[in-house]
Amino acid sequence: MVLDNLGSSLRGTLSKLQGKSRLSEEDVQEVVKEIQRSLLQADVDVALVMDLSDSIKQRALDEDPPAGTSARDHVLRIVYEEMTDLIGESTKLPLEPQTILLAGLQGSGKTTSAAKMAWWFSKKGLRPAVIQTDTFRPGAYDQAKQMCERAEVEFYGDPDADDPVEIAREGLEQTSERDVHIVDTAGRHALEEDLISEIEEINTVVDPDTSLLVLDAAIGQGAKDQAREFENSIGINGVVITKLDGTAKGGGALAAVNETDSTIAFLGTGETVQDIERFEPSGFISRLLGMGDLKQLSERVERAMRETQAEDDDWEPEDVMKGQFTLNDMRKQMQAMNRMGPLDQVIDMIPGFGGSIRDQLPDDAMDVTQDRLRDFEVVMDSMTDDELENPRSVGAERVQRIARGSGKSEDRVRELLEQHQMMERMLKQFQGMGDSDMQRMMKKMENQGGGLGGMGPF
Ligand SMILES: Nc1nc2c(ncn2[C@@H]2O[C@H](COP(=O)(O)OP(=O)(O)OP(=O)(O)O)[C@@H](O)[C@H]2O)c(=O)[nH]1
Repeated sequence: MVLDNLGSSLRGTLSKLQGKSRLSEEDVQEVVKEIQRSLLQADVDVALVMDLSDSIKQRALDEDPPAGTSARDHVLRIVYEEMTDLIGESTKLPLEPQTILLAGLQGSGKTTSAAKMAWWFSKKGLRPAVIQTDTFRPGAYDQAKQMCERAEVEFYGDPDADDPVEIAREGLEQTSERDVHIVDTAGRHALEEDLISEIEEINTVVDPDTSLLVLDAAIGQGAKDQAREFENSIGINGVVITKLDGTAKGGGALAAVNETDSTIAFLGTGETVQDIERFEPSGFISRLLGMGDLKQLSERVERAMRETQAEDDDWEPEDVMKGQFTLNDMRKQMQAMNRMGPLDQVIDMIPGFGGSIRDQLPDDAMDVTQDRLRDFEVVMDSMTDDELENPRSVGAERVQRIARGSGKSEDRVRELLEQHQMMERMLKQFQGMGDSDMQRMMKKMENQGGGLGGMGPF
């Protein structure tokens, strides 16, 4: 919640600049202060934040906004440019035969990322193989094997061998007909001498085209030291940030990028093999600053809505904006959201909305987990058409009956009804905006990165 407030206070500060064509030193100071707060809260290294805010301040004061550009857009552009400069573009991994070595501390997500990346390359038409050299952690072999099976990619490992260097050598040989080789290495709880010398040996044998450092998004300030050690031993060309589906904003990883003079290659956003994204600077910066990322949002929304509509040709999401919001509508919304990802992430991606909407909701309102959604579906299957169309008519007795019929608890049934009412309230807010406000909002969203048609209350 604190982070969202930061995002919204930055948005608030920026919106105060709306309509201004020139910036005073005070304006700039205020914006820079908010940016500093956002970045520090996102775990970005203090020295980096100071460097960055100095250059933003300098440029915002020295450079005149180009004709026709508002002071607000001018500042945003400078912030964006300076941050892109720091983060860089995505690490360029060519779509061609190559060998990639993954390094990182224990539990950072190397094994998971290896399988995800292999899946990603396979979707691009390449034939990848994962080579698992982790002999340190019991279970690493099975985990990697299972994930690779799920990703439907080639896997090599040897649960009986104890020399990772030998496994790497053998693995490359056994999978030589594959074109992309991803070599996973063992992690330790901290960088120890033996880990360093082991990975150096593997590095010599594997001779990778690219070495990626895998970092947990929650790493914080420790990223810098780790990055330096790995950089000194094997040389790091890029970073993979994992677990961005959690609460961490991944700012710590920026220090690693800076320290190794590299860029970010991939982001991990979940535990399944498909939860991987090519790094895209604008979305990442938006996330660090707590600002919405429309480009990604509209792509996800459009894809999800297309899929939902393909299943049900009669359902017109636009109707939801006009009339009553029933449980049948909610079911469609939930199916669409399910495809978009966690609701809180979706809300966060809508500029200007995340903070204000969240502030009015109880803490757990966004906790629409997959399990809950599945339960809700089962509960709805046990409801009559009349109940689905008029959920407010469902009293205590009917709650009991629905719970019995669905095999779910009465609490679950009540939760569904509460969730429905919450969504209905949000919808009313949008409806209350009036057509012209709504059109303006939609237009703004479209201008910033594609349409949001059919989003319903989101
Ligand atoms: N939510 C989430 N969990 C992740 C992500 N990436 C990895 N994990 C989880 O993090 C845990 C550790 O991931 P691993 O891939 O086993 O990490 P590792 O670096 O190979 O670990 P070691 O082999 O012990 O060094 C597992 O439970 C993964 O499911 C992610 O992007 N999101």
